[in-house]
Amino acid sequence: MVRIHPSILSADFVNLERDLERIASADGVHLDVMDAHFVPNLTFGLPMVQRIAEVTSLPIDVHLMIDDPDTWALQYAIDGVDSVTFHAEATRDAVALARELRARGARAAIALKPGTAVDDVLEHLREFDMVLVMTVEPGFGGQSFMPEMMPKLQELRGRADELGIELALQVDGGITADTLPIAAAAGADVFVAGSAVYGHADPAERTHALRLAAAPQPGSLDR
Ligand SMILES: O=C(CO)[C@@H](O)[C@H](O)COP(=O)(O)O
Ligand SMILES: [Co+2]
Repeated sequence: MVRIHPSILSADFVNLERDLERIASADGVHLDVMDAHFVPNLTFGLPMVQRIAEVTSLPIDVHLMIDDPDTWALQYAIDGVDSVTFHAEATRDAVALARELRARGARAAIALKPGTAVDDVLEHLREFDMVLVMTVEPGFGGQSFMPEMMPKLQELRGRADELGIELALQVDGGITADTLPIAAAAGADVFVAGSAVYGHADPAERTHALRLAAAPQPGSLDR
């Protein structure tokens, strides 16, 4: 099943409740937590995630771009948070952290920066509910999609199919109605979009346009 998760990174933080209402037809909302250490940008932390969880009924997908998620990630497994994603590059023991997140009722997800290979994740694929393949360098919205990340998606989807496990594959960075079908054809099924949704006058219409872009075209060989 295709899922569209707008990222509020490009929303109007002063009118956030309004901007959340504008994406009511989405499948989830993606919250980018950045600490100005793991990535060179600073956004918000737990108090903001807690408040958003109070005002939206959309499942929340937290993307932690922070140092030491082994220490901090569990705090984000609160009511309303569907999945917590931590970066492989920042985590000491990804399997232990994923198990703890699951024990707290959150779906556990691991993210890979563009320069990070899939090998370690492939070895422990059953431990994760979702893998996030970054299609830009994490830190900022509005960057260009990296099609060279597609083999990672193909490899992950292939291994999940071999193992017979349900694995969500998320892509984040430069997703538009043009790039989404490329990622979908490579095996992605959860699509994060910031500027493609909130960089336009009508985020509801853009969310709908992304969903249409994800629908298999007649005659295509899409999954
Ligand atoms: O994690 C990140 C950026 O590091 C994202 O979730 C951005 O919000 C994506 O923005 P666009 O590339 O869609 O504008
Ligand atoms: Co993100």
